[in-house]
Amino acid sequence: MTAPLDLEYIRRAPKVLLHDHLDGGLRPATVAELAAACGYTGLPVEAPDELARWFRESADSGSLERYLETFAHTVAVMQTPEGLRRVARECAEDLAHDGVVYAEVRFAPEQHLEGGLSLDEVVDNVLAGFREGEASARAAGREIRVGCLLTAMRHAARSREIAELAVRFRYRGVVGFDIAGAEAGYPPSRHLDAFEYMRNCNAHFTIHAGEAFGLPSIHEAIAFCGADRLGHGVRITDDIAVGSDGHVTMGLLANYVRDKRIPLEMCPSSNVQTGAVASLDEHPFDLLARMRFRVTVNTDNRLMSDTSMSREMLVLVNTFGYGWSDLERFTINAMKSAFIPFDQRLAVIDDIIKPGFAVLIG
Ligand SMILES: O=c1[nH]cnc2c1ncn2[C@H]1C[C@H](O)[C@@H](CO)O1
Ligand SMILES: [Zn+2]
Repeated sequence: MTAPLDLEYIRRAPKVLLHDHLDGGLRPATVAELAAACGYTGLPVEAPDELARWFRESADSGSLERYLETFAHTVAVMQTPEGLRRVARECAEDLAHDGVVYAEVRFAPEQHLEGGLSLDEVVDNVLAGFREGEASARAAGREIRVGCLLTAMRHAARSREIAELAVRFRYRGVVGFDIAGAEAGYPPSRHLDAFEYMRNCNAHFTIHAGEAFGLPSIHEAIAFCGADRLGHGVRITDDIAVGSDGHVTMGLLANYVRDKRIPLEMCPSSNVQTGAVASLDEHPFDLLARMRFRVTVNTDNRLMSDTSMSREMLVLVNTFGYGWSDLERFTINAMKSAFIPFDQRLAVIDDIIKPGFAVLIG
């Protein structure tokens, strides 16, 4: 019998998450406790439930720049080895509890140096936290593998250094590189040497592009920088026209993204909060899914969006009427697009995703 498509059963499905920010996914109580422990007095409110509401409401700004301002508070409490480790451990536990079986979680090491840690120490502590979280999830009967992506901030000038850091840690749990932050005014080509370095090392990277800025950003990310995946990429629809009769016409860039199977890491709730799309109903996820782009479902920032991987899937089910086989397809799309070796991706698809969905599909 087919399982009901509700939150409880979606939680049971084996899910894959490629776009999740470590500093956007703290538990509200952890923000409060770490602030008290490290003497950070800048929190707008202190009770965990009020903090949860504050992050959600402040992130609901319709502007990426204002959305990003909320990270000042999470980053402030992630400046010590204990803080970094705890946040990473809880991240792995929370994702596992939600039924995520494979995740790539990103953060920007350059934002965590205020307590005197080196870049290497920051990454070491986060990776140790992920390993602890995987172990405690396993002890609770949940298997998850968490890979780490190192992000460089696009307004800053440390991307080459962060790319080198990512490659240095490639055998210790870092699986790729990314750039994030305000998009308008900071084109991906500003960081060309970092991407060239990654390509030269046969290493993978994704680029936040086509979120707050349109086609030129996506074009640069692909044509100049050689991105393996696009963070969001929703503005690719600027190159797609839907006629009044429903006929779809695509430009060269949209065709290229589809032909090359370039994965789109879409984050429905976040995209509405930052104003990248006007509403969930108008989210291009469905158009892109129907046109057979390689679409994937992601959380972006669980704290700021008060969401989870299961909730993002439920939002899509409720908005577009998807069934279990659609959710399985999006999940396999994501696993195919992961930055771990091909044989390992295949093993997750064949041994975990397909059997897990088969039980639910009935
Ligand atoms: O959706 C996003 N777009 C661009 N930048 C983002 C987004 N979500 C988080 N960030 C930024 C803020 C974080 O401090 C940084 C590293 O995780 O990445
Ligand atoms: Zn993001």
